[in-house]
Amino acid sequence: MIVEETYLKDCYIITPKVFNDDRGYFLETFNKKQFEESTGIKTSFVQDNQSKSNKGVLRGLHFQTGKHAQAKLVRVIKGSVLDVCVDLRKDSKTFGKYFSIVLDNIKHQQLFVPKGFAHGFVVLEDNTVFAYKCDNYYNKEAEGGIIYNDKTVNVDWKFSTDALILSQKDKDLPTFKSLFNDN
Ligand SMILES: Cc1cn([C@H]2C[C@H](O)[C@@H](COP(=O)(O)OP(=O)(O)O[C@H]3O[C@@H](C)C(=O)[C@@H](O)[C@H]3O)O2)c(=O)[nH]c1=O
Repeated sequence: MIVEETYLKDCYIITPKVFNDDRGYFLETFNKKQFEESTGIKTSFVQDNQSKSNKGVLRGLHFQTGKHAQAKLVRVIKGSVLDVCVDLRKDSKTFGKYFSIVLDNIKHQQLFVPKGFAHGFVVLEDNTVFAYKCDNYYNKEAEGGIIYNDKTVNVDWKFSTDALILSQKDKDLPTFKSLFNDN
């Protein structure tokens, strides 16, 4: 597996070695030793999640607050998404900046989204199945988020269609400025 740090510190792209043969393919979706040796980050994932969505669904941008913050290792099992994460660490050089990558079931790349980031994705194909490991449990009271089309973060959802499908909760998310502007 190849592990590359993005321009956002602690945020990594993981490209697995895929073994193709007459039967299909095989790949390791997580290898704790290799992950920790390559990144220097100790992981202790405690929850695995999976969601299915059709083209045009946008989930995000989500995070959990305080002691419930989650690091996530995200991937696509079937279909494709544009995956986005935003650095919300106030002491970071890249505070407010985002990284995006297409994740699909061809390259099987994964993104490691560290604690202190918001995360979301827009779905590019019907019946896309998205899966991720989290290093902290879901906590409804600690849920937070930023509206996907926030003017300050200004994510280019480049492959998205006009007819985005969002949950009501995601349509009601606040702006970056309302969360972080002390003025
Ligand atoms: C995230 C989550 C949701 N749920 C429940 C709550 C709710 O009734 C239902 C659907 O939840 P949501 O609408 O929040 O699902 P979704 O919009 O898919 O939320 C996810 O979005 C992506 C972008 C992330 O990064 C994840 O961390 C998570 O926030 O599932 C759990 O039971 N456990 C969980 O870990």
